[in-house]
Amino acid sequence: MIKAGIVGATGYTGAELLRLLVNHPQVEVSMITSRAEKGVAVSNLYPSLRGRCDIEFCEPDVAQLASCDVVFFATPHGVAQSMMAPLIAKGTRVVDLSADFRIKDIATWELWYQQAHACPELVEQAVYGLPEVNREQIVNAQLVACPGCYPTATQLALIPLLEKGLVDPTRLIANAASGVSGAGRQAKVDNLMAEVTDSYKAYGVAGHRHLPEIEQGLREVQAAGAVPAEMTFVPHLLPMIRGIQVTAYAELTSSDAIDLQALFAERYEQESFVDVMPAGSCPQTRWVKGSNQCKIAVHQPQGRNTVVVLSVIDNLCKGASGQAVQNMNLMMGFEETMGLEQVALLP
Ligand SMILES: NC(=O)C1=CN([C@@H]2O[C@H](COP(=O)(O)OP(=O)(O)OC[C@H]3O[C@@H](n4cnc5c(N)ncnc54)[C@H](OP(=O)(O)O)[C@@H]3O)[C@@H](O)[C@H]2O)C=CC1
Ligand SMILES: CC(=O)N[C@@H](CCC(=O)OP(=O)(O)O)C(=O)O
Repeated sequence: MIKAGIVGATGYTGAELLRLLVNHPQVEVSMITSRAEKGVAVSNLYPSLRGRCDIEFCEPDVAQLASCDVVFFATPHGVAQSMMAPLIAKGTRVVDLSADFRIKDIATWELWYQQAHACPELVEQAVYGLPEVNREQIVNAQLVACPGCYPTATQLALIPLLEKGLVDPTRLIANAASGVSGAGRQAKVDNLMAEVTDSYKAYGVAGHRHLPEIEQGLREVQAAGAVPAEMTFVPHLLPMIRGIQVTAYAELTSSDAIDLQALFAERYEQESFVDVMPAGSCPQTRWVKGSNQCKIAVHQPQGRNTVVVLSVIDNLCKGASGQAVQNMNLMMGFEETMGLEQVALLP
């Protein structure tokens, strides 16, 4: 058994980590932090965990966290980078769910996150935690930067096309929609039931901080010398709690017939958490709710040049905490699927 610590365990992704880790046969959650709920038992805040995790929230203390085998940061941007150096120096494995170590170019990170990076020296060694692309590096990593929720669903939708150079990399579009848990547990007027229910809106059209992350990830799978991927990314807010649906559009560069279904099926054949659906499918967020699955369907409407890829995930699971556990499994030498075999809720 390994000992795990969670910094920010009262938030939505922290609580989802607890839900997953109490069922993990090789992990004991030994430390969970919350400044606001210090001294409160987990079961008082989350009664569903009563009898499964009976520890109390404590203050985040780096020296104590360093005694864990693995530490998860489920905290807002800027927190992990302020605590990272001593943990890495002690040899602790870290899985960061925030964006602190995702973007390799420090100036780009500072531009989109509007703050100075507190730990630029560790950005290079952080491995971007998308196992479907970086599995081998994750196995040997001490610090893994988990992808954002939108970037996970969007990259998985487009990677097979960009790896093979089949589409115009400058004409990529992703329409993405998320449930409100994507915005975290902190109270905000925009996320009130009366503001969100029975309505649908775009936001961040002029620029969302996931754009540079998606473009960085797509560029990394392109062949050397390819024109760098550029995307128009428009997120939307859906009146539901969990789930992300991405509809991605790309223009084929050749009019030669390509078996896109076979391309996607082969690319993800060995992947436990990416399910390429039968031709003609329109995957729904409820098909993945509570599971670590990404379900993908590829379409070529009217046989024309525009490819439409549909991709759904649970933002809190494959989009955050499930993917974090998947990364931890790889880092610790466990089966990649351990503790992550839940099927989605029905209905
Ligand atoms: N929600 C989602 O779908 C996804 C979220 N993410 C990322 O995961 C991270 C966590 O998100 P989410 O769970 O939604 O966030 P929440 O706002 O729901 O929770 C944040 C947690 O961090 C703690 N925290 C806040 N500030 C600090 C601080 N300065 N020092 C230590 N702890 C702090 C809070 O507890 P307290 O204040 O009591 O200490 C709380 O437990 C974010 O970076 C987010 O961008 C990534 C993918 C998807
Ligand atoms: C619905 C909603 O508000 N979603 C969040 C993104 C989710 C997230 O937390 O991603 P990061 O870890 O990259 O910040 C947003 O658009 O800001």
